[in-house]
Amino acid sequence: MRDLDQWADMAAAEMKLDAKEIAGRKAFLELSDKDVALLRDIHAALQDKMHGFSKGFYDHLQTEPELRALLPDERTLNRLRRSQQGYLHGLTAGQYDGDYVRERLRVGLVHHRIGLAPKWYIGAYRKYLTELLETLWELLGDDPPRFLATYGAALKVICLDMGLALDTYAHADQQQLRQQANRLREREEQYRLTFNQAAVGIAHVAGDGRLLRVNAKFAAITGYTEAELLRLTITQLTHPDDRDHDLLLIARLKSGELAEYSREKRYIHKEGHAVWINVTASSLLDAAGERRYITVVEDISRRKQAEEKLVRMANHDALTGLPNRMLLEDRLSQAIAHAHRTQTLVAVMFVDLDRFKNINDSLGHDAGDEVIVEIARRIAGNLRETDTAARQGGDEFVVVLGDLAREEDACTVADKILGALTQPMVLRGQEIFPTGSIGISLYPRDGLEPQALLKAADTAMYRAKAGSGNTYEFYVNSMGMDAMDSLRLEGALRRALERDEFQLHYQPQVDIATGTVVGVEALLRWQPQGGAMVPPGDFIPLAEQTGLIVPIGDWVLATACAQQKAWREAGLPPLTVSVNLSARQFQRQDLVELVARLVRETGCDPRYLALEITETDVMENPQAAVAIFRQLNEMGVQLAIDDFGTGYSSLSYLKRFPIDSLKIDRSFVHDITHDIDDATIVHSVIALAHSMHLKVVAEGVEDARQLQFLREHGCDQMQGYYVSKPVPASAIEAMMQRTRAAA
Ligand SMILES: Nc1nc2c(ncn2[C@@H]2O[C@@H]3COP(=O)(O)O[C@H]4[C@@H](O)[C@H](n5cnc6c(=O)[nH]c(N)nc65)O[C@@H]4COP(=O)(O)O[C@H]3[C@H]2O)c(=O)[nH]1
Repeated sequence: MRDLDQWADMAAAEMKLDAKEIAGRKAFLELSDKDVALLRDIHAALQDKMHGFSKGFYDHLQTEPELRALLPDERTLNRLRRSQQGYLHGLTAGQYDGDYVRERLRVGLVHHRIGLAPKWYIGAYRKYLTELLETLWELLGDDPPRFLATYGAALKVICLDMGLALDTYAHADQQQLRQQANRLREREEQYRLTFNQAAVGIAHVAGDGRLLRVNAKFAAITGYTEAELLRLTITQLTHPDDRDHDLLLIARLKSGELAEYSREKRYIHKEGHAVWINVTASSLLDAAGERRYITVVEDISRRKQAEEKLVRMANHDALTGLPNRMLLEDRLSQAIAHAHRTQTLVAVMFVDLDRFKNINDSLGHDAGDEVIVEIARRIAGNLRETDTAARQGGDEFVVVLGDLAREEDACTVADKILGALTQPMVLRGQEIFPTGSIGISLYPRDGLEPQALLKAADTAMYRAKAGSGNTYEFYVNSMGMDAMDSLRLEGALRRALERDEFQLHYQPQVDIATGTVVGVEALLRWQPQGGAMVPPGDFIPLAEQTGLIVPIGDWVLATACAQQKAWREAGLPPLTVSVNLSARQFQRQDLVELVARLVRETGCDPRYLALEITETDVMENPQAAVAIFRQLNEMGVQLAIDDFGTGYSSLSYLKRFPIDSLKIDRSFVHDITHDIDDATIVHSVIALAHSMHLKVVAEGVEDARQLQFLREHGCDQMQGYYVSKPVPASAIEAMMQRTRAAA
């Protein structure tokens, strides 16, 4: 109620229904004091009839189904009837001032609120006027002029009321419209702010692709200003490679097959570069029935860059940025497929730097890396766009030349690459002259598959290297596989150190009298990448021939020294670690310095380091051996003559060598229990050694009977499968811990 009163006051004020306005309306209706007096005169008489009026009014309203629904319950109806009675009471009370007006507005509002349309409201007045006419006739029929004047006066007041009721409706409608407009404005403002401040780009697009509205983020993503964008179409913004797919999706959107779509594509930035975006587009018809698209765009360039980087990393060599082996095989397959279609040739080149290890060793790995990067640049710089240069690893590169008409074209490129490689390079202030060896295979002549072509080029490269290097060789079928195997072996051996393919195994040496492990012999093992273990007998002779034994031997010595130190630090009882020295190592001028340096650098105890040199090697130059042995002996290092009995030792020299032990070759030990000659030799060697105060170590002991023989003949130490095969360092450690626990 309070609400209604307040509203009526407010409405009266808003509608400017002040005294002047009310007076104006009354004047227009010609409502005079005489009318007021006439109405007052019948006021009392009418009151008795009033109840029937308002009942009739609402009964009549309820005849209409639509209106019955608005007056659902008796309570509402009673409330309305009471309000109507009040209205009727006021109609003839003769007080048509501001209060009267507000009361009328209230009644109007009540009816507006329940949803009674003006047509029904006015229509119901007709019912009421008819009843009033009849009632007045009943009361004043005997005085027709008074009846007419009174009815006329009532009509004027009722018209005043109807005018006010209609005003109430209009005012309420206006207010509703105003509220709707406010809500709309508010929503539009919210949308405007959301649109402009959105973290994603938003564009409204016309059916023909023109941009109709864009937000700030959209402009930022594309680099254009808003005004510039409104002169463009989505197609103009889209990367040419993405347009066809776009058109397809838009057609499906238009046909209603899709409600919206989302996809990753590229826009062309104003500055010309591509920008990766994720776009979600939906379609709608605007108020005028025109097709519109709402496009929401998210900048995903960063994510795409990260993805591209990952793909790149998976396919490229990190140091040089060249394709790696995986991508190379892919490119080679493509080149082969193309050559097959076009009946052309493909050349595969294996490029390997000559003496790269020297650079690494003398100038360090960082300098080595610099050389690799520069070589990669030189190789790639001499190729066509469509050719591929890849890094295989280490100092090896593979080049694929596609679409060749003649074999000579490959020669031209190989010459260019060799020429480029030999350009001087300044590294750490030192000028170096790199050279390379190139092996070339041709599709289809030397193979139809990538693997076959790569292998053939690799083989040819070893042939090129086997010469003086700095040259190229084509693969030829006649390359005998035996020769090639050794060439391949040599090449592989050259790379084995860089690739960390060597390991040391250790075979325990046992004191025969006490049964305790007193030492180990370090034995080299080579496991090429992806290949089977190569026994030392198969590669050490080749390493000797090629001089590779020197760096390999250095590695063995350094590793064994470091291992000895590690065992000492692990708390194991002192173990003498024996290392085999090859003839080439033994001939090194700097052998003594090398051993001294390694002992110093690794922290190994020289008293527990033994160097084994075969009898044959020692006797090649016994004079030099004496000098070297002396110096090594002064250092505290133990010395042993290996494979004793297989060569011809000069006893006079043997006596002068400051050596510690003789090792009896396993070929004698093998048959000591059933070959009287071997038994005699072993027996004699033990006696001879002991006469010179040398220890005797028997190699290749495989059973208890051999051991029994050696024990009976006073042999000091033994090694052989009977105790253990050569095993990795960790197994020696475990073995020692077990022995210690048992003791
Ligand atoms: N049948 C039989 N064989 C046994 C038995 N016990 C040990 N052996 C094997 O006899 C060889 C002993 O080494 P070696 O005479 O110095 O003969 C070595 C040595 O001359 C050379 N070698 C191995 N490692 C190196 C190294 O680091 N440097 C040099 N220069 N030569 C090495 O390769 C040769 C062969 O080495 P491995 O194959 O390891 O063969 C080892 C060892 O595994 C046994 O009871 N029965």
